[in-house]
Amino acid sequence: MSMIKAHHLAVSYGHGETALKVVKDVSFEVEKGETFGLVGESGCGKSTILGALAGRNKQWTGTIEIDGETIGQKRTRAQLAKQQLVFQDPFGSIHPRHTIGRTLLEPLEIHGKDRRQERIEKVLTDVGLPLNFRYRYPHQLSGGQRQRVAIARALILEPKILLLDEPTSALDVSIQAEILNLLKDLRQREQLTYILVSHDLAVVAHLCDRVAIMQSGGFVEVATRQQLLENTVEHPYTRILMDGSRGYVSEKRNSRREALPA
Ligand SMILES: Nc1ncnc2c1ncn2[C@@H]1O[C@H](COP(=O)(O)OP(=O)(O)OP(=O)(O)O)[C@@H](O)[C@H]1O
Repeated sequence: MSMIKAHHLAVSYGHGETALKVVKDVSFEVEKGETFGLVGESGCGKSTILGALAGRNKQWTGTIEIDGETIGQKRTRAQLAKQQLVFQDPFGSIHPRHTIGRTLLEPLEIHGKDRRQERIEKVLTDVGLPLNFRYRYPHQLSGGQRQRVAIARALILEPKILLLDEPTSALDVSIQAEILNLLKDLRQREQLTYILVSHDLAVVAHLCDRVAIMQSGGFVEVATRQQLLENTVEHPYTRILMDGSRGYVSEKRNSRREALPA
């Protein structure tokens, strides 16, 4: 079953003469439980696609279907809750002067949810944080803990989809692996569907089943994880990206790279 369907999706910013079409006619489907990656050079439109799916970027044309429901330009609260964004920089996305408990409470209040303390305790446990962290402030947490809070906040409304925008790139390498493993566990436990934006092909190969390679607002290729691991991607631009990704491609083209995480 497809959890996300986007057909002929185009997204722009601005109006009239200054309007800029950033995403130009992309179509893709993401199955329930699948992780679909978006990679490509800076400014090619990856975050813009996430924004359109999340309901933040409203200037889009084409069709979007989420969980079997066709999405219009205006969404209901329930439709907005179905997919949640997680950003690269948890410092920027979590209010610095709110306790973690307040940060987690806010979406529950906005969406009029009951059993608020119970839900807060569940998500803290789900992301591997002690319950007393609800009394702490972001500056009292490590980068990895803050990213766990950002994931907890995304999960608190029980979404079906997480839209992950470079979720580990601001973290130390050792912490990146922890967060990636947490995301993997959560996907399985909560039966989530992910779209992951990353410039790091090793991260993409770790988490994604398929990945769209973007250039100038369009897809040049959709490759499977297997193709990435075996270095049998087709498009020349994908090859350039793979060559540029840190230590990703082995010295010999088409030879399997053993070092990547399974
Ligand atoms: N709010 C906005 N108003 C106008 N232009 C925007 C806005 N947000 C993004 N853009 C432009 O749209 C283009 C695509 O931006 P987007 O953030 O989607 O790229 P990206 O592929 O996610 O890049 P990065 O990897 O650097 O995050 C860029 O040229 C950017 O300058």
